[in-house]
Amino acid sequence: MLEKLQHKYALSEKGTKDMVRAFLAVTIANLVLMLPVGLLYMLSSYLLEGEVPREKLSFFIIAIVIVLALIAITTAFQYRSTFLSTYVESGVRRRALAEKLRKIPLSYFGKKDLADLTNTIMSDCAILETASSHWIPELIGALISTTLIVISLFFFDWRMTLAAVWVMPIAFIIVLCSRSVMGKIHEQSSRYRIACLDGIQEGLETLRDLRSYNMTDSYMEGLNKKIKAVESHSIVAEFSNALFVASAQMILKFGIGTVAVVGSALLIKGEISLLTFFMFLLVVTRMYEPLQISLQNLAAIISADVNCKRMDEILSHEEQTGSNTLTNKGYDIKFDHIAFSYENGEQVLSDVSFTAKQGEVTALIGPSGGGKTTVSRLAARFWDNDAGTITVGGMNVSEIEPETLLSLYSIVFQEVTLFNNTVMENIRIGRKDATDEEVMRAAKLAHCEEFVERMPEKWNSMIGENGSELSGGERQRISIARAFLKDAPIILMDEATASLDVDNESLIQESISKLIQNKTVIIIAHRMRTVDGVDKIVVLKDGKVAESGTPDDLKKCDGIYKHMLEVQMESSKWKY
Ligand SMILES: Nc1ncnc2c1ncn2[C@@H]1O[C@H](COP(=O)(O)OP(=O)(O)OP(=O)(O)O)[C@@H](O)[C@H]1O
Repeated sequence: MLEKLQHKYALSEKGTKDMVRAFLAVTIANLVLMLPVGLLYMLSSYLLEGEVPREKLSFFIIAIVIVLALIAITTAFQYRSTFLSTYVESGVRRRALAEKLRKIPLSYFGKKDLADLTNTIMSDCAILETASSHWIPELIGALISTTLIVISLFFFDWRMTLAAVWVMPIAFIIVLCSRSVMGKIHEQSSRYRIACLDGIQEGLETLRDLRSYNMTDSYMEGLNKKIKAVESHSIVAEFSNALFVASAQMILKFGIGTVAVVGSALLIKGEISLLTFFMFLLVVTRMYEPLQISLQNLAAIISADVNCKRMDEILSHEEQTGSNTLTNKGYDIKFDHIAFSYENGEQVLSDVSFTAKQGEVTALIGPSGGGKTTVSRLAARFWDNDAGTITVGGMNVSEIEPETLLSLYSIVFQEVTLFNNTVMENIRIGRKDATDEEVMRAAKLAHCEEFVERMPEKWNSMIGENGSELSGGERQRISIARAFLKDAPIILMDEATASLDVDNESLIQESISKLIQNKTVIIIAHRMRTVDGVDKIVVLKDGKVAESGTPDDLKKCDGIYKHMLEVQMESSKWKY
């Protein structure tokens, strides 16, 4: 059972031990809370006989002090075992999740949106945190302590005990029966909530376009619908939950009634004493208290099933693994009969074969959607291909651990990801152990100096969230500086100079020429002007290699490259 709990609630070994300690703490705390009832029983028995003997007074005073001290100690123990260890465990769980996300193939992120993942990392983790720190320990603790109390009550009077316990299984069965209904309701609520978060995120990301196309009203209308759906579904979920829990709690209260009825009958017949009757009423009232909370906890645990499933979906997802040892001889990248499809199953590459040689620049060109980006990213194992092999220096990339493989690559994407940190640190991402001087040297090569000098704090200027305070060209220069700093043997460039102005473009192209010497370079190019001097061109169309060869070879044949060249020459004459 412990193993099941550990897996279901994504607990570490220490977390599981802490949970067992929490069961124990809650059980002891519940049992200790019964001690005042025992004292009251003894006191009442003396009072019924006339008065409390003088010599017993000191016993009662000491006993009350001890009981109060025990209550304080066990409450503190329970608090320590539940709250404090929870936060440590929660950190462990979130780190495990982040670690897992590092190893999951990128295809997973294509089918999951960011709002959904953020929700799992933050909200699902928080719910599991409460479940493992409170709901489960309180439920199990209450069940153990109640069982112990019930067993001891049987020794006093089995008929009165039965009158008290018959309601318990019924109350729990009612809540357990809600499982399938509540499961569906919570799953739907969760879907509505994520759709709403998604809508908010999308709105924030596309605010500029929404405003420029006058679409804010229709966007707000759509968002309002999503918010309303969350609102109404939350009410339905709360109401249904309350219906099951409240009915179960009401049934539990019947127990007090049956104890009173059965007790009165036995008292009239003279089969139990007034004191036993009185004690049973006291014990039963006290015993039901943790059970009332347990019924709520059980309902909450049932509703957390959805969150557990979402967490499990990530944690049990297959990882991209491989060797940490690089065995390549040289850096030629060979694509050998590659076939690939994204998650939707539609084949986007078929039978792609070509070699990007070390010391050469290979340009991927072709119509939009032809598969250029996909091919370049498969080389760095962003995804695993369905058929064929990709090798780097003879080493199969699908057998190498992704992060180890990426140490061989400098990648300059069209979309640059920047962090809310200083310019210096954003460039240092290229190589974490680079000195400030090395960072500045790389930045100079990428012509970052000119805009950094204009910034108020120079190299220590913050660049805002995702570089919001930088222009498109400045962002791309930072990305190129990272590549200079990393100085990896393979370079993948995705229209790296697309958002640079003419002056900067020619300056950077000059630096790039230095950077790529003796390296394996794959460039995704849209402008034919930039590919004229490359060593090899691979034309990709509809996921297949349509042509390949040197620019001169391809110019000679009447193919796609030649056509693209002519079209671009035509379009260069176009004026506003
Ligand atoms: N994450 C994805 N999930 C599903 N399909 C995708 C994904 N990314 C790309 N595709 C599809 O794969 C095909 C190839 O896309 P790819 O981006 O590789 O082409 P491309 O030649 O680089 O295009 P472009 O020149 O427009 O950037 C296209 O049909 C595209 O719709």
